[in-house]
Amino acid sequence: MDIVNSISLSFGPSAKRLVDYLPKGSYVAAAVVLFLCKKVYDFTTVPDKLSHFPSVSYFSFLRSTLAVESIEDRTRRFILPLLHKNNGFYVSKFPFYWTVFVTEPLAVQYLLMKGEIFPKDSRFMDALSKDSLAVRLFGNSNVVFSTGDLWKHQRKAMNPVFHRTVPVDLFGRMIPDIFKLIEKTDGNVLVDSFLQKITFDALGRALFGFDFKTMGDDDSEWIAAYNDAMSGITAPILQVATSYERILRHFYPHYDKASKGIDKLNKLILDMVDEKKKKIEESKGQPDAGHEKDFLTLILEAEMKENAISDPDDLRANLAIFIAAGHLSTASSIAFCIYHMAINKDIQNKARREALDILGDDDSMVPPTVAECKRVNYINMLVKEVLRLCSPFGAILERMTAEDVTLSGAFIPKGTLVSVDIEALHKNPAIWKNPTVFDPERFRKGGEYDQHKGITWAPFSDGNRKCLGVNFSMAEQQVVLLMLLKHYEWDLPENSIHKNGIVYDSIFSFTPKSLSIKFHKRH
Ligand code: HEM
Repeated sequence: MDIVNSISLSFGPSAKRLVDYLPKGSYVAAAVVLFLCKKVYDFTTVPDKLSHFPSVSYFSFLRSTLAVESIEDRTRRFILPLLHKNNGFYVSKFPFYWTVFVTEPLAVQYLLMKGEIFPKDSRFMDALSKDSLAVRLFGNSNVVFSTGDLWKHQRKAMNPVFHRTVPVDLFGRMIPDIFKLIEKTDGNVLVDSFLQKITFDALGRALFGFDFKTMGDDDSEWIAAYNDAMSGITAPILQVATSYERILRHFYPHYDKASKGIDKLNKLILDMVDEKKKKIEESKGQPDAGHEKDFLTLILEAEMKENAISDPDDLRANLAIFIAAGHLSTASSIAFCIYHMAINKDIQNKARREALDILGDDDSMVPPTVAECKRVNYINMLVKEVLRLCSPFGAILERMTAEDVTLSGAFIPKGTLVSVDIEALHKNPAIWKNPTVFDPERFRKGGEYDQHKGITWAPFSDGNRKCLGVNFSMAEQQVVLLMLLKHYEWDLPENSIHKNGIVYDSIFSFTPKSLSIKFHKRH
């Protein structure tokens, strides 16, 4: 068959007409161009089996990501207008695979609670090469990404640490250092970096029994290495074409900095593990100190006892993912609580009344006890409203349908990737009254949230893959907010870039960019 006929067969008669106009020598070039056009068309067109869902165009998503548009803005522009078309379902391809996003509350509940029908899918991480930035830091089989028996094994080892009493006293012991950080300034505190240090140190002390000492160190190597590493892993250019990272690294100016950050962070983590092992060896045979052991000690002790040393790189990758999952998300939530209280003084005053009622109104630095934290009500409502309005994660990682399913009337064939769009779920006006308004009262007992059916609030996801650190994070937020409210009042400075709405830091909308807050001591 000659090339003209084969073009006609592959691309249709109009392609043949186009080729007829071309000089003979251009057939090959035309074939290549048409082949590439077909590839782009196939890549960017919703597959037939999902064409009954409204979709977000691939190019819109691409443009939005490259323009570093926040998830909040993107959701408002493209996604919310689609939701009424198919009962809260839509499809989108980002970055590589067509995925059905679910925002209908009963369907969300079914999806999250039926882990066996919707197991997590690891193809995104599997698609990355071993030397990609993300895999070099997180591996591709840590507890967040792993599936099946490996995940069950990892989670079983971790559950006991997270299901015991949350370390409220440990968070409390950090308060003097937190206040010292504020006192070092003229009252204008760069809240995002201040909270990153607090949550980094809290995680280290509670989970690893290790003091990162970032609070007392303006040039912390841990923070510098982490931020350099993540600047590469979350770079928009690498998000849209992750599997071409090998090529793209030459065009991405900060690639080397990110790569060195990863090497440095990995080394710091391995040194921490070595130090811990030495301590465990030294303490052998000595009486137990009586306090609860941290996560890292438990894991290393189990390995040493069973003489079953697991791959050191697996442990390192899991510690790296804990650092990533466990500090900035909480830091971001506290930052948004501070921000919303700065611009809603009545809410700040109401939260303070609760803090003073629980802790008393004096200048003592005594932190709250577990019993006192249990009395917190309004501040919890406020945190929940912040996690609704400013959820650190826009969506859960993809799941794969293990069988044909019909969710709230929508048919989803076996083998389809599905996810919950947390941002759209939290902002859908069909679910929440005036969803863009900050109003903690939604979460009062018997209030708006209690009237909902299904799952309408899912910042920590739910079901078997629910966030492991939910209690840890909520307790940390309570302690920090109680103590800040007791000892300080605060405002958003007149010249703040957030005066007319939040300016986000990255496409992942983790933190408000350079959020500066003016603190005034109360005593
Ligand atoms: C405001 C703070 C936090 C938020 C909003 C949050 C949110 C989430 C979400 C949405 C998931 C589910 C991801 C998915 O399935 O796609 C998740 C999983 C996870 N989170 Fe968190 N998280 C927070 C804090 C923490 C903390 C403090 C830790 C650890 C100390 C932590 C550790 C984890 C782990 C290990 C998983 C994986 C659980 C599994 O798949 O079995 N998170 N988190």
